[in-house]
Amino acid sequence: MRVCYTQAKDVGAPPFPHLLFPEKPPSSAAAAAPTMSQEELKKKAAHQAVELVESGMVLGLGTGSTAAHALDRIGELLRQGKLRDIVGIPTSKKTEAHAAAVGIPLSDLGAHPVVDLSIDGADEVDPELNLVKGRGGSLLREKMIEGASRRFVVIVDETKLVERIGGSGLAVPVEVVPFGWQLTMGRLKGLFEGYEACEARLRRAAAADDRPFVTDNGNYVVDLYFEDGIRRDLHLLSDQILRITGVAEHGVFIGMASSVIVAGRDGVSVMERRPK
Ligand SMILES: O=C[C@H](O)[C@H](O)[C@H](O)COP(=O)(O)O
Repeated sequence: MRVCYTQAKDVGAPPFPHLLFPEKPPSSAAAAAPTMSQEELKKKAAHQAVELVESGMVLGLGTGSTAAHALDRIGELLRQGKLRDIVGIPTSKKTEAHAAAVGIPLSDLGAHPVVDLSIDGADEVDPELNLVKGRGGSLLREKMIEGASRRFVVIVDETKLVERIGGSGLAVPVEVVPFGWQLTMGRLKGLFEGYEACEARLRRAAAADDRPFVTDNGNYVVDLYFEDGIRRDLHLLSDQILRITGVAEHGVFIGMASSVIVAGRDGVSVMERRPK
């Protein structure tokens, strides 16, 4: 799979010029612009993605702080009458509540097994557009809805770009059934022995709360932490993880994103999946 990088229409130079546009230096206009906060960058990426939404679409509604900006924008356009007849399929209970609050009509995969467009954030994006998702715990529903989508647009700020999946040093989540979770976690750890340096931890409800974090599906999450990212073939690893009885799903999204909108301090750029 090859990826091409195209610059979005509205702003100056892209983030990570060494990664996306090696030949192009940041523009002086962008350099002189006031620094945007990470939250503003997330909002910028989200608003750009919402430009792709058309009346009558079935939308996959993502979860997380970046996707929340997309929900607000869709709600605003509905209220202004600029969008009509939208149906949203939420990827979490939190998103369901947020979408209802901003006036997005909701449905589910049973009524709409084909989704026109999903818009969601990500925790990591590699140069092949593979993703890590689920640090908010919504990976299973996200993978189902985004996997049923004709088009899946990912929205991130530039801090989410990594050279290699697992390379940020932050969690790669795996959703597991509560029954026998210790056994499942041990088997997950065993997959990496002699390969990548990996630590596995059961996610807790909160820093000061020792109870396990529970997903919308009533499951637990085992977080995998890699010293230097995942080096083996991701498809092979995905199969190995999913073959462990007790695993419900993992948060590595391989080859699912159609494009990634990246908002950086020097502008917005779009990483596109090239048609085969
Ligand atoms: O479970 C959470 C989702 O996968 C989020 O899309 C992901 O964690 C990114 O969230 P945020 O936009 O808050 O960084």
